Amino acid sequence: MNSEKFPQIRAGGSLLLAWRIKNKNVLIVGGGNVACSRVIKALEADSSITLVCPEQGLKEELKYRIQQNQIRKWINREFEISDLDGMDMVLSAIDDPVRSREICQFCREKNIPVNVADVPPLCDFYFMAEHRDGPLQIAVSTNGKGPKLATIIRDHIQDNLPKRIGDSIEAVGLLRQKVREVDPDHASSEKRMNWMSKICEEWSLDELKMLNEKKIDELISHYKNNNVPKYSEIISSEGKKGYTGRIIIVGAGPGDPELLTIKATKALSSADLIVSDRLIPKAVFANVTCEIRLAPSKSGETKSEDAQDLLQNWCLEALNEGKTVIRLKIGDPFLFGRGGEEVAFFKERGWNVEVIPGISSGLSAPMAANVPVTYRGLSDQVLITTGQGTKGKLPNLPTYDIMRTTVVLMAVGKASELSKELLDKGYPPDLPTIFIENSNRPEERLIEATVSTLGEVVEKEHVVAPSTLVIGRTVNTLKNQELIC
Ligand SMILES: C[C@@]1(CC(=O)O)c2cc3[nH]c(cc4nc(cc5[nH]c(cc(n2)[C@H]1CCC(=O)O)[C@@](C)(CC(=O)O)[C@@H]5CCC(=O)O)C(CC(=O)O)=C4CCC(=O)O)c(CCC(=O)O)c3CC(=O)O
Ligand SMILES: NC(=O)C1=CN([C@@H]2O[C@H](COP(=O)(O)OP(=O)(O)OC[C@H]3O[C@@H](n4cnc5c(N)ncnc54)[C@H](O)[C@@H]3O)[C@@H](O)[C@H]2O)C=CC1
Repeated sequence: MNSEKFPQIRAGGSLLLAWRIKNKNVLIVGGGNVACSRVIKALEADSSITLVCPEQGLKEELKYRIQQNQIRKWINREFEISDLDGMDMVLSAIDDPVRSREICQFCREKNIPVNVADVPPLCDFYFMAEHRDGPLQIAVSTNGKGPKLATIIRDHIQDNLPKRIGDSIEAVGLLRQKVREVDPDHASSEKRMNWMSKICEEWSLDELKMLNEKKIDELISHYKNNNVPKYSEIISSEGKKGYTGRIIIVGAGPGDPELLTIKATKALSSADLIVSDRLIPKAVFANVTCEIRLAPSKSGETKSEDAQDLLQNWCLEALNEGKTVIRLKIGDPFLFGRGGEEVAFFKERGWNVEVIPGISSGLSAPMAANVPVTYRGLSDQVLITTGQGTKGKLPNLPTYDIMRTTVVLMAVGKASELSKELLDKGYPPDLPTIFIENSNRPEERLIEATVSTLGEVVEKEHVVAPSTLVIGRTVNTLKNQELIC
């Protein structure tokens, strides 16, 4: 026989199983940290816990769980053999290897599976480092070689998983259940399995996450003909059935509610839900009556991708409920606002997207500081760029042109680096620059510097975001002229 035809056996492992212990009697011996962690795992598997440990050995956490009735029965003394009566599983977590060995021996005699935390060779099974997200459980075993390493590997896996994957699994669970309901026949098993497998392969996790009862019903209607539709087909047929969801990406301007366009103001008052982040000044919502949801700002409070994911999912959920959703963005959506990417995101999911422009601080902030970005004889072009280009790097700036005004958004954290880059590109060291902090808001502040002093001025004056930086000869043109912007 050809031995390569079949999988090779790698001996020495454990059998990894998902052990169902719902309502089973689990005895936990001990009251320290290990016992605490065993109690959590046994509770999360819906088992019924008996804890045996003298009161003086109990950690606070276990006292709390006893008081909350999470532990069915607590026996306030050391372990006795009679504690094993009626037990389906025993987890011993004591600091007495001799007693542990005895407990283990008693369990063997009674055929009860046992884990003894301090004597691994006697364990019938080991615990694993686990990641949990709803119905998803991922567990790592090193077979006793490196428990701490197991946790590090688990963390690594956890950090690399798609967000809210548990929701996708819940949705698939619902879909499987419905397929069985509409076609319960045992003879259909192969058809059901093939169809489910194809849906899982062809739909992204994000798309699966968005399955609700209505979409599942629509999807099931395709099962009958063994057809695997795309997510966008389900969405568009939902629309045909009278779903009126509408998504409008609106630029909020620089922060002064009076600088919202009339179109934006009208859209805000027609919305069912406004989705934005916490950087948006509250004044913008002065006349809004509908629900407003604000995600943590993308810088600082949470990872940028997480915030973006959350915002977009809020929008999709409301769209599927037929709501008019406004994705409100500071400034102009298409100028460093990721608006373009969001249009693509919603289009891919079958939605038509409307966009309303906003006044970008790239132009309104210089004006607030009395800086004309063009001026005959001084500047005949404007470059609007960012301090945070691809992967947070500075963009590749062109060499100095005496007739150009340069406006840099998101430059505060990059002032020193930017100063060097500008000098390298031939910008004169004493060329005037100005930071407009919180432009068009009551707390607006103007901070002047030159190309060579950008870094030190930001530090000395504690310049904060959001700030717009303007560089060029026109910075000083109207300096002593009173103007109200
Ligand atoms: C054999 C096993 C039997 C069992 O307990 O089932 C066992 C045995 C022992 N662990 C010891 C030490 C540590 N255990 C941890 C942590 C965990 N230990 C877990 C499982 C297992 N531990 C089983 C093998 C699993 C595998 O290999 O994959 C985890 C994964 C699951 C869980 O317990 O729920 C959980 C992480 C949970 C999480 O974070 O999610 C840490 C780290 C920490 O506490 O931060 C340390 C200190 C650092 C280190 O030693 O690595 C010692 C004392 C050694 C000594 O005295 O020197 C023994 C006894 C011995 O080895 O003799
Ligand atoms: N498997 C694992 O992940 C780990 C295992 N260990 C091992 O597990 C043992 C327990 O760890 P911890 O919880 O940190 O210990 P700990 O020393 O904090 O707790 C021991 C507990 O057992 C109780 N106890 C002792 N004899 C008892 C008996 N006969 N009946 C009932 N209760 C009894 C004590 O009152 C105390 O509450 C350690 O000795 C260590 O060898 C330690 C760390 C991790």
